[in-house]
Amino acid sequence: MEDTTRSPSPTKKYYLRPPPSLPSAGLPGSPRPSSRASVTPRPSTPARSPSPGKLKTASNGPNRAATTSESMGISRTPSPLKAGALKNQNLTGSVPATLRVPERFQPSPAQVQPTPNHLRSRPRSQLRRPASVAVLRDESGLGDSAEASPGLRPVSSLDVMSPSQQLQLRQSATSHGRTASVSSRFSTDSLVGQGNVRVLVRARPFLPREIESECKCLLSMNSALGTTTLTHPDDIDRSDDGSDGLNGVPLFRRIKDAKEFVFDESLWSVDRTNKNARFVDQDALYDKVGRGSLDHAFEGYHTCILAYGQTGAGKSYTMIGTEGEPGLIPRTCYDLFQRIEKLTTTTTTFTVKISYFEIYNEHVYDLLLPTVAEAPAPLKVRESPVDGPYVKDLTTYSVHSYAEIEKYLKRGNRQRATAATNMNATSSRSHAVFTIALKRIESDPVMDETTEETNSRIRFVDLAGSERANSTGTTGTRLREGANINKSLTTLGRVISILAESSLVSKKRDIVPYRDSTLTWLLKDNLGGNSKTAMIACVSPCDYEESLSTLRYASQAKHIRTRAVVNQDFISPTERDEKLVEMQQTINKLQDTLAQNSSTHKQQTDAQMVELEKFRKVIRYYEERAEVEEAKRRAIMQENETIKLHNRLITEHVKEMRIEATESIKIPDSFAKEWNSIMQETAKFRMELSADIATLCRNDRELLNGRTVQVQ
Ligand SMILES: Nc1ncnc2c1ncn2[C@@H]1O[C@H](COP(=O)(O)OP(=O)(O)OP(=O)(O)O)[C@@H](O)[C@H]1O
Repeated sequence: MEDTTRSPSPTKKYYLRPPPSLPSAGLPGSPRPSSRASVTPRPSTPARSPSPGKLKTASNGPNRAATTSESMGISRTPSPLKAGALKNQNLTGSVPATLRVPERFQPSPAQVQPTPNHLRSRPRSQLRRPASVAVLRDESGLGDSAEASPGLRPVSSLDVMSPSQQLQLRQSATSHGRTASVSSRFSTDSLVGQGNVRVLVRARPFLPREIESECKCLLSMNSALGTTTLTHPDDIDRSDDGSDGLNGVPLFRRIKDAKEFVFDESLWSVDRTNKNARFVDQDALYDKVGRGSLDHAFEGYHTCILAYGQTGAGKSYTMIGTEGEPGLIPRTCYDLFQRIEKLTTTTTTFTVKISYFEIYNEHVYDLLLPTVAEAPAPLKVRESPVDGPYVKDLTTYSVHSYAEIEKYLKRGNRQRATAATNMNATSSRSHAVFTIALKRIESDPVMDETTEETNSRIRFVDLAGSERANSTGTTGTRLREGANINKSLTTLGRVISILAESSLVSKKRDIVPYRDSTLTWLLKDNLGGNSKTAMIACVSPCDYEESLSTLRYASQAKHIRTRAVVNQDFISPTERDEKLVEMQQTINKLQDTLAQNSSTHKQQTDAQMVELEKFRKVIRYYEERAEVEEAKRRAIMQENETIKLHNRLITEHVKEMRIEATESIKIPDSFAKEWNSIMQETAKFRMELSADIATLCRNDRELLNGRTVQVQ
């Protein structure tokens, strides 16, 4: 069944025992428990519970506590922060018993390599690659990435290149200060200054489930040539007829679908029976990539090691490792403090700071917080003009011993988001970035002052696995995680492709879409800037499609050129004094400018004050006017009220007088009767008078009419 939320706590399969010289009672030395329940899934809003998940066997329980420096009784390495603190100590070459190299960090006799000088790249004489191969590759330029039929010839890139491409590549090589026939970029010390991203491919052993289902090995490698050949499963089946062959691939038979790639290193970790490829265990891997990276960090370069590959291909095993087989990160940290022990003197001291974060669903989360919140807030990514993109408010710890780093690594790995998929029961669902900031301080014991500082950054990136939804059996939250993982890896692929193209062909570089994903934005410097970068492409020995895609991806990355510089500030006493004078002058200038500005500012302010006063006066005038008007209005209103009252009183008085007058006049009845009869008589008289008048008028008219007839 699918897990739907994310467990914050399952420990990625990373364990470290203290060195044998330390008390190890109760430490996790036993093999990882085989039973593993499914992980508590992560909710869609990134919420993490501090409870440990069950995916990766964690170093929980009593054993875990015993691994801290305190419980192990490790006496801490004297702090290298202050030169003065070390003045009276004899540190030259003596390694405390507690820091002696434990067995698991020591190379097996078969893999013993010449001890490298910690501050120098390895001499060319130690390189195992035949010169003829290097010449052949370098002439082609694309030879490393070209896929060819192994039956024809190992490196066939010349066949696939047009003459113009070859010319362009030669020009490109010459413009970078190299001859076309001698390659420096394939050497282990090719990471000096400008150089290509080193690409190593590592094939992991068969997993129990693959052995059970009788999967065939599709890979073969040749360590000396650096070639990796991938054979199509159909061809393996055809050749599986009992004939002699190399890892199932017949030696004298041309196989149509086989793909061959050439890398800086092809690392065979499948089994120990391969005649052409030496078995590369964790220790040999550290020799091939980790040690050199640390050398460069001590020289002052930023370095980066990325692990890429399909889910379950061995990225976390390579970077973090297991209890008994620590990976690159713990080995580098251990070696780091070993070297610091040796190199610390009265004039040279070192400081180490670490940080650890993950990118989950395009959000950045701090992996080193002392306590994990239920729903931790994602951190913001910012870009500084000097340091490039960085994670704001990321927790950084100063560490003084391997034991301290180990403690923080365990904390971070516990908090990293993992969840089960069909392909890998302990699948990482996030990209994890572990950073070590190393500062070397050279000081002048006489003056007791710092004269030189070198700042370098070692970055380890354990990318989440690329995957196909159907093969990993993902739905819901897992599918969304997968989509985000694939999105960021696709953006990484586009960035690699553009950078590789512009490194190969001298044309104007397209805009590199660093900002299209949080991963590429944060890795901007490591991919195309100030960093010596190595990519370890991890492949499964029996998954044709995924391995082919990983190998193609890795092939492109080989062509990226970075421009690493030593991050050093050297200051001699004379230079320092000059700088101080210069800075004092600058301060004086700035103070003058400030004073000038303040006088100009004062003048401007005075003029503004006058204006302001004018406005205030106007406002005051209008305010006074308003007050007078208001007083007038109030007086009129009052007068009006008085008049109204007066009118009311008069009206009432008149009414009273009228009533009084009516009441005082009393008419006697006889007078009334007489009055009525007079009125009746008057009316009668009026009627009679009207009738007489009417008669008279009629007579007059008749008279007038008669006269008129006579005249006629
Ligand atoms: N070189 C190796 N030697 C022995 N075992 C290995 C090797 N590489 C990988 N494995 C084993 O293969 C399994 C898957 O490896 P791992 O978890 O490292 O894969 P991954 O690439 O990190 O996967 P994901 O991206 O899903 O986290 C683990 O059990 C691991 O121990």
